[in-house]
Amino acid sequence: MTTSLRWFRIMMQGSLVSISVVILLLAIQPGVGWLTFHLNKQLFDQMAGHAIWKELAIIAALLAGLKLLELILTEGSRLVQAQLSLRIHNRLEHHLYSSIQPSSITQLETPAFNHDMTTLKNSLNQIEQSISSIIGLVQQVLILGVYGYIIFTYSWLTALILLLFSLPLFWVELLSALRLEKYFHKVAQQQIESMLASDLILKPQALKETMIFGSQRYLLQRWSEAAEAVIRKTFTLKLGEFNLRSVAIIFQPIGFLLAQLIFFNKLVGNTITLGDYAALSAAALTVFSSMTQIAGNSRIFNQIPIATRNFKTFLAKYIQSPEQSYAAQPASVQHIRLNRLTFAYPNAAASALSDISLDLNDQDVVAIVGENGSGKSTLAKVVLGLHEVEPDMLYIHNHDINDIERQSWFKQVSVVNQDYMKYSFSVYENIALHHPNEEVQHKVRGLIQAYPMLVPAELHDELDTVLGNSLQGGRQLSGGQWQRIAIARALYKDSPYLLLDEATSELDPITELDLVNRIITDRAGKTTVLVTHNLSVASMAKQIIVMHEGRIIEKGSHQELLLGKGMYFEMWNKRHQYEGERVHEQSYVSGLV
Ligand SMILES: Nc1ncnc2c1ncn2[C@@H]1O[C@H](COP(=O)(O)OP(=O)(O)OP(=O)(O)O)[C@@H](O)[C@H]1O
Repeated sequence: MTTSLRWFRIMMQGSLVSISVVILLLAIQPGVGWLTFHLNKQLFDQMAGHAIWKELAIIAALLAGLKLLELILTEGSRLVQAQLSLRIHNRLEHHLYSSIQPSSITQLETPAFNHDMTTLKNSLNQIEQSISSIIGLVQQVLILGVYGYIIFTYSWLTALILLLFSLPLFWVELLSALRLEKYFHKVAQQQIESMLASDLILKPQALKETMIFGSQRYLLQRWSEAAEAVIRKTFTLKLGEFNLRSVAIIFQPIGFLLAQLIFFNKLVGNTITLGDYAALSAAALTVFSSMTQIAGNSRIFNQIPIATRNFKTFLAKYIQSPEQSYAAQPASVQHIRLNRLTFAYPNAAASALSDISLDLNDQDVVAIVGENGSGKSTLAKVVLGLHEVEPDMLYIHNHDINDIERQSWFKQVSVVNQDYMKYSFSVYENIALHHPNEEVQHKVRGLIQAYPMLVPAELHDELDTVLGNSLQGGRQLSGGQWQRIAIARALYKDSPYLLLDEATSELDPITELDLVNRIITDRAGKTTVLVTHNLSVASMAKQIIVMHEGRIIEKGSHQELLLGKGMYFEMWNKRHQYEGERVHEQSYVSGLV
């Protein structure tokens, strides 16, 4: 099955009743058209001959009834169309969301991802609108079929003229679909900018800063500039369409004039009656109107293939193909090895990691320290297979990471990122990321019993409280409290490998040391990687890695590194020197010294 056909099937799933109703409504319309033509003819013939008022009135009443029926059919199909469009929008979004199962974060952490996602969404919105185009197309083709056939039976030449003089419109519409696609690519950046700016103007967190820094005028200006750019580009697109259409539309009146001349010639030559003439003129107008609408709707023949192609390109770029087969699915990983690994973010000028060789055994507790931007988080994520790396650089249990099905490896990994998520869900759901059934609730309560400090005490008996202030009735937490929830989530997963990336940075110092100590003890036999600026936390690790400008410059236990008198020794001393001075000052002020 071609991809376009598959898309068509996805769009139509679950909408069979609505589609049948629309088809039924559409199927009646050609009959109505055929009757209208013949009643029109009779009406004019009656008027031209010896008009019998009673018969004229009956025909006129029938024509009015047919018009009414036509209107009801149009409105009825419009109603079903609206319902269908909503369904299809839903199905397309569902298909998009369920297809997104990335296998690494390398491509996702780029500005290009945002841009491509915006373009794709625009494209999918076009498909959603195409349902009314498809229905309109079928409807007009049926109407055209009836009127076109009637005209054809009178004069094949007129039918041909009407067809030929409408063709430029088709060309315009197909071209417009291609221009629209280019427009989406051009406008995506400004669309993102305007959305970001409107978020900054409306989001409560941003509004706090707006109040203090008086930045509203500037933010508004940023938003206006982006929104104006979108309007300008949209206008250019519409102007182009207008120009093209203006050229194409000229042909239709010429075609109509020629058709009129042919009909008039037949009337003068007595080949047709006045009734024929009047009904044929009306039919010619209907043919042109149908042709215009068919041409307008024909852009779907470009839109659907473009959108499906965009979707395929998007998935190929960001999502690992599910059909791909992998050599290995390591069940129990005892060893991770980095072999002279170098890693650069896409489009970055310099490598974030250079020439890193490292062995990580299960049960290890490793801390990664170093100054800002030295590559700590990148290294931790690379080690746990979250980034894409070249072959022969990262081995998970002796398998090259590129030969491993990452989703199965991720089952063994848990993480608290620096930008951990704050879900507007209940405490249960925030921790388990699962429907809070009996079993889940029991497990979450067990975790909280073991780590009571991870959830605010007043919520221990109200774990179904929704967190955050996005939803009505939600309970907002402090920064540190949210971070504790994120730690609870990582511990709940209880995986053999855990990465805590500055996961305790917002905790008060006593809780931080207690908690990390507790986690390390409880996770005996499992691997824990700590990325931290707190050297007291780092000192608890069996092995400490010191990063500088993307390279490992020191490695060893706390004692070994102190004895080595390198950068770690310097960092440790500096920190304790300042802390010592502060203790001294406090003691002095309080009169103890
Ligand atoms: N998604 C990204 N795209 C491009 N470059 C990135 C990305 N994330 C980090 N970098 C760059 O990679 C380098 C290492 O960043 P990383 O986040 O690993 O540093 P870090 O040591 O964890 O810093 P910090 O202590 O501030 O958290 C930096 O130069 C940073 O600018």
